[in-house]
Amino acid sequence: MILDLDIGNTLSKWRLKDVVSSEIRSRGAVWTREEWRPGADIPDLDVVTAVRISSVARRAVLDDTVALLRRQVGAVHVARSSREMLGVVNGYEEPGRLGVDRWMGVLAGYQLTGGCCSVDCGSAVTIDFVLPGGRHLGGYIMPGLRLMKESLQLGTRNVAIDPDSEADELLAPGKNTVEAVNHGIFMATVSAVNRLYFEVCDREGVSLPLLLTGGDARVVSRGIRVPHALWPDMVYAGLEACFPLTAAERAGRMSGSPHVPDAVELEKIRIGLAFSMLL
Ligand SMILES: Nc1ncnc2c1ncn2[C@@H]1O[C@H](COP(=O)(O)OP(=O)(O)O)[C@@H](O)[C@H]1O
Ligand SMILES: CC(C)(COP(=O)(O)O)[C@@H](O)C(=O)NCCC(=O)O
Ligand SMILES: [K+]
Repeated sequence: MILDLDIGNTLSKWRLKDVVSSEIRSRGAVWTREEWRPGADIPDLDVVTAVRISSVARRAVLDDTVALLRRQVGAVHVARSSREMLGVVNGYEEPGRLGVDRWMGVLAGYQLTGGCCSVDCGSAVTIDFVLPGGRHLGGYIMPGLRLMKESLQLGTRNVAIDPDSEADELLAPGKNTVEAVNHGIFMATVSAVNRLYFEVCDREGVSLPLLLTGGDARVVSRGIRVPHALWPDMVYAGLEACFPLTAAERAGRMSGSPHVPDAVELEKIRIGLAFSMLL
């Protein structure tokens, strides 16, 4: 069994993947701040033959995790951001400083679409662009929905936005603090994503498919104005592409990859941008 680990600032997500069938056998998540202890929602390491890790947590968290796993598992692969990988050239001046979860998302997105906008809605919301041909432009980092809410300190942190609410409801003026905050942070996030998508596509003269991942992807998806796809396993897919271990992975298949949405005509993007600039 392969253990894939995606250690974010809030949650450490894991999944077990069958080496032979390439099927996902189980999944879970633990708070990144807490130590891994028996009884918590962690995988059984006895069945694990290889581990792949993407981590943006503090260095000590990664070091402790790797030390623990190396004692029990032969092969431990740790992903790093690099200058060039799988046909993509990293847009950062110092490529190693790009968050490795962003790099994994960009690599997976590029493998699937040949050029895209990848958005990761976790503790932070990150928006990255990679053009056809493989040039990564760099991207944007904003506080995620939960961080924005917590920073207001209005006691609304435990009331999450229902991911099934319609965008129209979420755009309405809030009638109480919880609603006002939830609708405000929703608007802040989706307006920024829509606007940056329009801006960059216009500037580069290309219409790109948009891919969304992360704990808040479903909510954010409600307010995205262009065709897009949700890909919960996008970071894991980057690990699969960087360290292919199963037959399917070696053949270039990434698990859970969504149907790629048809990109909108560039002309429509430009009209959308002109319209948003009038407001
Ligand atoms: N059941 C949940 N538990 C925790 N966070 C959740 C849950 N559902 C949605 N979220 C949101 O997802 C975010 C965590 O998403 P995730 O992509 O795992 O972040 P990170 O990679 O930064 O750890 C939280 O900040 C919160 O806004
Ligand atoms: C921007 C991030 C904090 C996002 O992390 P996440 O929300 O997924 O926990 C992470 O990708 C990171 O630490 N990046 C390093 C800085 C950079 O990408 O420029
Ligand atoms: K993120």
